[in-house]
Amino acid sequence: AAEDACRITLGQANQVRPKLPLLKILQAAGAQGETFTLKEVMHHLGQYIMVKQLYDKRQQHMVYCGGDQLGELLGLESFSVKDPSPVYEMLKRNLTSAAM
Ligand SMILES: C[C@@H](c1ccc(Cl)cc1)n1cnc(-c2ccccc2)c1-c1c(C(=O)NCCN2CCN(C3CCCCC3)CC2)[nH]c2cc(Cl)ccc12
Repeated sequence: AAEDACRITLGQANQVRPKLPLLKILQAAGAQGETFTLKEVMHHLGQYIMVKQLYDKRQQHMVYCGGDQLGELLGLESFSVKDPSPVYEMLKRNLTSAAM
């Protein structure tokens, strides 16, 4: 029905398409496919940090990404998860809208 078609379209509306360097990081964390919601991108990035043990075991809000592809994308050696702004800046540079 019309509202279903609308729902499907709206459902697609909030998909984003990571650029290749970011997509490779998400796939290393187990992501499937090429378009995601922002929430999924954040989840996979969190998994990536966990899997690659980039966070400090004692100060668990600190991420040391220097020498990792994530650090290349962020242009940072380290950051605190308490200040997401560098991550949002990186996503602005590395995500395109996947709207139809
Ligand atoms: C609020 C949220 C967040 C989300 C986005 C941002 Cl830009 C900052 C902060 N957050 C809070 N701590 C973390 C975190 C900390 C250390 C290691 C991994 C993740 C996260 C991040 C998540 C996530 O999806 N988080 C789910 C719950 N997390 C709690 C922390 N948990 C671990 C903490 C270290 C010890 C093991 C559990 C994992 C699940 N995704 C991220 C992606 C990046 Cl680029 C950076 C950080 C995170």
